[in-house]
Amino acid sequence: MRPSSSKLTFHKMHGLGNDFVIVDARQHAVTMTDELVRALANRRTGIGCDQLIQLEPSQEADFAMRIFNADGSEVEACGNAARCVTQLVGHEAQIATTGGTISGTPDDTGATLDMGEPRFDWDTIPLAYAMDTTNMPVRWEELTNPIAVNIGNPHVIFFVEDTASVDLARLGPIVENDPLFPERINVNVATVESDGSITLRVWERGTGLTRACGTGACATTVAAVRRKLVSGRETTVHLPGGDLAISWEPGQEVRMTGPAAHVFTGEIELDDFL
Ligand SMILES: N[C@@H](CCC[C@H](N)C(=O)O)C(=O)O
Repeated sequence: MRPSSSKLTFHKMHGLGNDFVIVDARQHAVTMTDELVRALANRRTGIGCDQLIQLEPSQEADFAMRIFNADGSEVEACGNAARCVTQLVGHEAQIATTGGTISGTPDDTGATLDMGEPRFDWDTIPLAYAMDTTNMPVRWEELTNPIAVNIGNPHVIFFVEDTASVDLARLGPIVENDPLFPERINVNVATVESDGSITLRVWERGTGLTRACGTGACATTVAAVRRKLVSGRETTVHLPGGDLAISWEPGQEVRMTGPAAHVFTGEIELDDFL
């Protein structure tokens, strides 16, 4: 199926270097296909991005945000993109995603989001079979004993001595595609520092290594609270692209504050990409 118009206006934005092509289809319908997403996301021949984001009308929220990874897969949540679209619309907004509704409040440099409550049951991650998701009895080489959290989308978190020493480009895709994870998974390696902050690197499902992952920072903070490694009241998460402030206490929504930057607005001729 082809998009209904041959010209496509888009916004290029990023949150801590996790970059997006954002298509505002609230007024004019656009049919996005996995083939078109892959073409637009391609950094050599397309516009280039980690995720393509499409805004659409919604019955139950101010608008809906659809999220496509660079490999064309449609997924449920994206924290950095939710900050970007909150900045783009410029007002408080309820954003419907297939992973739940996110509340966004813009500020001078980015946005604060209420990301909803995390889920921990094995079938809500989802895993292929039942196990304790707080101390998973599994390993992939030196990556052992992870914890799984679903914060709209699925994450597995490994607490390690030194995130820089993990060959995440090699191990990330092995874990992501393990049959234990029927919907694949985002792979986080994290270290809790002596001051209570968290250093984090993420291999994103359907995209690969990114400069930052907002849902990864939320899921990792939740995991650290559940393991009693941090209090979670206000945790700074250091990602390769910069810092996010995350807070969570059991029974509450996860809150994230961080920057969002508009790079440019552009227009393409879709026939050039199909
Ligand atoms: N970059 C995002 C997450 C994007 C989706 C993820 N790759 C998935 O497949 O769930 C973020 O900032 O949260």
